[in-house]
Amino acid sequence: MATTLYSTPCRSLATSSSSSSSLQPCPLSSNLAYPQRVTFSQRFLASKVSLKSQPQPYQIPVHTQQPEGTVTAAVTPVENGTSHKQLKADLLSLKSPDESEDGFEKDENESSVSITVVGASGDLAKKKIFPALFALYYEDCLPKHFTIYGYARSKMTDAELRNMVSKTLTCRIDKRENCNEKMDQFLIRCFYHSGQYDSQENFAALDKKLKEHEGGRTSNRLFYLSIPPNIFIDAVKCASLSASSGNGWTRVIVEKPFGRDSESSAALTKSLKQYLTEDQIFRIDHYLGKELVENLSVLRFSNLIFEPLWSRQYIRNVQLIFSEDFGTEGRGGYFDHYGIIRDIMQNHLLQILALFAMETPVSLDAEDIRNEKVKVLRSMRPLRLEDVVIGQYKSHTRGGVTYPAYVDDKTVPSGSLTPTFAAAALFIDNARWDGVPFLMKAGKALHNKRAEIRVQFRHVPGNLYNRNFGTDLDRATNELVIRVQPDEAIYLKINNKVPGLGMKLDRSNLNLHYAARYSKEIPDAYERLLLDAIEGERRLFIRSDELDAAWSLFTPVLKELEEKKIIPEYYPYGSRGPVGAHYLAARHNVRWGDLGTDVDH
Ligand SMILES: NC(=O)C1=CN([C@@H]2O[C@H](COP(=O)(O)OP(=O)(O)OC[C@H]3O[C@@H](n4cnc5c(N)ncnc54)[C@H](OP(=O)(O)O)[C@@H]3O)[C@@H](O)[C@H]2O)C=CC1
Ligand SMILES: O=C1O[C@H](COP(=O)(O)O)[C@@H](O)[C@H](O)[C@H]1O
Repeated sequence: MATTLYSTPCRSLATSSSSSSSLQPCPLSSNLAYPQRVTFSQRFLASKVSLKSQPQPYQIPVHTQQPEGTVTAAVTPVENGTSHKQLKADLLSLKSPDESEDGFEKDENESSVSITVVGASGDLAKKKIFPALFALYYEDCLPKHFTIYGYARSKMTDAELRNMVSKTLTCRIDKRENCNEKMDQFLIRCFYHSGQYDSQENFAALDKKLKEHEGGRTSNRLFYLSIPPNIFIDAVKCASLSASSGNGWTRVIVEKPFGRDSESSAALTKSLKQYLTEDQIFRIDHYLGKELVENLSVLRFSNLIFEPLWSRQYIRNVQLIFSEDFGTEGRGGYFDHYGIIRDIMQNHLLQILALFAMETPVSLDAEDIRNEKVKVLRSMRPLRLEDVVIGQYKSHTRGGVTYPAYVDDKTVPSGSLTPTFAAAALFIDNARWDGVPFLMKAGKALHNKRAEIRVQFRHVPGNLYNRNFGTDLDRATNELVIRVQPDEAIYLKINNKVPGLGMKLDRSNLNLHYAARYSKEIPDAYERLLLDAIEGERRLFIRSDELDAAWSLFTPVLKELEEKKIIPEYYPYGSRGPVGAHYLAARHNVRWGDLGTDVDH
């Protein structure tokens, strides 16, 4: 049968154009019409052919691995009695002469990349990692020879993993043309291997499977540790000793939390370095992959109008605000061990601060940027207890609905004092930022979901129009808002004359609203970061000295909060958070910018 399959008229088919008009049926004893080269993808799809349903026409997408891309061929079981079982068996047995065992064409000169999601059965893998990988595939950003492996203890077959991935996959691509077809093509590159995280033997079995897919090509391997932190080291040890690449690169993406204070973070780094070099470790902070965070440097360093203003001379304060309109919801077990300061401030908000405040790097090279970030972090004063306010959400009934308290979460120990809200004032003791408060505010179960950077500028000295603003001169200062999410935007609040004969001023926005300006969707942060890790770009990943500096700022206050058992200020679920945050800001002569003075937002 195989010789009939690869008959000449059909061979030209798969390697030529992807237009359906060029598809020609190739006669086969079982009356199938199919393309010349039946690849692995078809064999996987053939496994779907055994659908319990009645015979019907199938569209089988064929990833030819040719530069021309993808062709689609109709495979139609017809009335001649071919059973589904036979059809499946026929398709599964097909193999092109120049295919390797996994069905991909052999090309010894090219390298392959495998991405192993360790903890593939978990929440993050389903919510973020697989969707991001699919989006990258859809956008043709993944290398030609790639394989994705899910690894976890749960028992699953490849088909079950694929099913899980396709069911949970919701991402920006969903509404795009050909999404389903691309999804099918993507899924056939996804496999599953069940194993323990501390078993070298299980990782060695994975290694064997990876080698089969690599088909003799140079193998590059990326492991994404999407597992709880207490098993990071076991998994790194086993992956590096039993499944790292022999002839290409091996990289490991490590998810936060990177420890819970300076000591545990240093211990984690030390253990990781027993098995990996710093260059192999990609510590992910997904906020660095967000579009507007990446744009911060562009805004600052490529617009003459901003950089000269970027200092204590013109900037009165900077605010970094994160809020979520939902509670810990199921992640209370993890959260209670960390709290909002470790979950959001010490990493996401501090990383943004470092990018915002760093000096101009020598170049856009990862090391140059990270050098500047470390300098800023090391110029900062460790956070003092008096400059922190903590809160915890309590139950609240609104519109007949009762929203739970943090401690109502079954995974949270009763009487927990873990903060779900915090506000803090931080200072950078260097020439550029001396005396400028950097205020952070982060909370769960608040009134909205938002992440933004607010830059409040100083008053105009001797402002000719002061009297037009009445007594509230604060309202007259300029404010630059970088809204990271949702509904990405950058807007500058300016004072403007209201058109008309009188002299009335108002506050208006010069507004760059992304949805209005750009038709392209914004990629998810995980897409950018995964692609960077595959490409070896480290700019958006955290270096170990950055991490040390970050922990040095927060460790003393975290210890004090815990040792002194400071009671958080309770705020109702869905509110704007504890009033203490306003007093803290007022002590530093700051008014939070997110309190409703924005126009059109
Ligand atoms: N979920 C999220 O939104 C975010 C998560 N993170 C981080 O990403 C990582 C993964 O998060 P998430 O997916 O939520 O984690 P999960 O709790 O869902 O764990 C992932 C997988 O790890 C295995 N696992 C869980 N607990 C244990 C255990 N005690 N011992 C051994 N294996 C275990 C399970 O797989 P199996 O039983 O099949 O082996 C599970 O499916 C964590 O480090 C987390 O802090 C970071 C940011 C956001
Ligand atoms: O790292 C984390 O981030 C999420 C918020 O991420 P976002 O991209 O949805 O803004 C947060 O919910 C979670 O607690 C934290 O661990």
